[in-house]
Amino acid sequence: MATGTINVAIIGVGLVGTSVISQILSSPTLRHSLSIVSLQNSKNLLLLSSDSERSQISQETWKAKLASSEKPAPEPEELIKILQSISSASAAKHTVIVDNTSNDAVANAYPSFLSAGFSVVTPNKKAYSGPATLFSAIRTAQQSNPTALTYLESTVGAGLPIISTLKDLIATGDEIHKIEGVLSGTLSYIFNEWCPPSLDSTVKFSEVVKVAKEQGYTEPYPGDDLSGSDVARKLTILSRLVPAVAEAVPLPEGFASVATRSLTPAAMLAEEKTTGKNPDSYVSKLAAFDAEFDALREEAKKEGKVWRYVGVIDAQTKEVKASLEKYPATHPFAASLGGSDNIISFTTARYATRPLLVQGSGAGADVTAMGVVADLLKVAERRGV
Ligand SMILES: NC(=O)C1=CN([C@@H]2O[C@H](COP(=O)(O)OP(=O)(O)OC[C@H]3O[C@@H](n4cnc5c(N)ncnc54)[C@H](OP(=O)(O)O)[C@@H]3O)[C@@H](O)[C@H]2O)C=CC1
Ligand SMILES: N[C@@H](CC=O)C(=O)O
Ligand code: NA
Repeated sequence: MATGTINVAIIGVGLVGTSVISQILSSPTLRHSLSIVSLQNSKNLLLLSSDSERSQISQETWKAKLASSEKPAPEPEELIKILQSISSASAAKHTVIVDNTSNDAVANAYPSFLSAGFSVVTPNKKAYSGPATLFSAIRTAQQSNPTALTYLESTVGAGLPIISTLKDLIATGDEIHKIEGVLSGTLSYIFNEWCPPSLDSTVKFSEVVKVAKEQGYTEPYPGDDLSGSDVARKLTILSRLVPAVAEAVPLPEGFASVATRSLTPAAMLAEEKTTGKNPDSYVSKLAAFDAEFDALREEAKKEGKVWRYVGVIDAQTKEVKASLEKYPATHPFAASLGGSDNIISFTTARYATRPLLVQGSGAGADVTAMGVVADLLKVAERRGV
C-alpha cells in the first residue's frame, strides 16, 4: 500500500453512492489518496481486504462483485470490528465511513464510529437533524476522539458550499444575523413552475405536483416533500452550527421541533392520519384544493410578488421556521431561480446590506457526490495525506 492513503468504507450504493464510487475510481489521483476498502447496500458487503483487491476494483466490476458477495451487510458494531482489522493490516493513515443511506440505524451508529476513531462523511440528514440526544452523543464522541472528523456538506443543498461557508463565516468572527433560503429542490421546482416571476402562470398547483411526481422530482409520496420536513431537517442542521441560535432554540426533537408549514391541506392531513399515505391518490385529492391555491397566487400577484417555500433562521429574533413567504418578482429567490435550484442568503455583520448568496442545483446524484468526495479530500488533508 502506498503511503498517503486513507481507507474509505462506503455504506449505501444507490444514486449518490454509485456516483461517489464513480468519481473516485475514474480519477487516478483520487484512487491514490482514497482507497475503497468496503462497499455495502442493505443486503451484501463487499470487502476489499488486500492491496490487489483494492487496485483491481473498477467501475465495471464493483456492482457484480457486490451482488455476488456471500457476506451479508454487517450491523454497525460488526462493521467497526471488520474495519479495525483492515486498518491494522494496512498502511493507510486513517479510516473514513461514508454513509450514503437515509437509514436511521446507520445514523444512530455515528457515535460508535467516531468513538472507534473513524471519521464520518455523509449526505444523510438523519443524524444531524434528529433528536438533540443523538446530536450531543456525536459531539461528545468526536470531542473525546479528536482525530475522528465529521463532514456533512451534502446534507444541505447537495454539493453547494453552504455548510462550509457558514462554518467559515463563524470561524472568522462574523456575526450571523439571518440565514434564509430555498432549500428543497423539489419545492423549488414546484414553485418556480406554479408561481413564476412573470406572474402569468395559470397552471393548477396539483398539475405541477403531478408533473414533478412523474418526472421523479418528488419523493414517491409527494406529501413527504409538501410536508416541509426536508426543509426543517436542513434548518436543524444549519441552526445547530450557529452557537447563538443553538443555545436559544435548542430543538430537542430535531426537525420535529421546527415550526413547519405543511402544504398538504389540513383536511388531507387529517385523512392521512386515519387512512395512511397513499401515493396514488395524493395528487387527485390535492386537485380538490386547486381553487384555494389559485386564490393564494392571485393574492401575491396583486402585490407583484411570488410565493416561495423557504427556510428561515433569524438569529436576532431567535426564530427557526420552514414556511411559505411572498417575495417581489425581482427578488433573487424569484427572478434567478430555475429548475430545482437551491438558493441561500447569509446576512451577517460583514454582509449586512448585500447578503452573501449561494445558488445552484441543490439535488441530483453527481452534485451530491461531489460534496461527499470533496469532504473526503478534506479529511485526507487534515489527516496529513
Ligand atoms: N439524491 C439526491 O439528490 C440527494 C440525496 N441526499 C441524501 O443522500 C442519501 C442517499 O440518497 P440516494 O442515493 O438518492 O438514495 P438511494 O435510495 O438511491 O440509495 C440508498 C442506498 O442506501 C442503502 N441502504 C439503505 N439502508 C441501508 C443499511 N441499513 N445498510 C446499508 N445500506 C443501506 C440502499 O441499499 P438497498 O438498495 O439494498 O436498499 C441503497 O444502496 C440520502 O440520505 C439522501 O437524503 C442528499 C442530497 C441530495
Ligand atoms: N429531496 C431533496 C434532495 C436532497 O436533499 C430536495 O428536494 O432538495
Ligand atoms: Na451543501
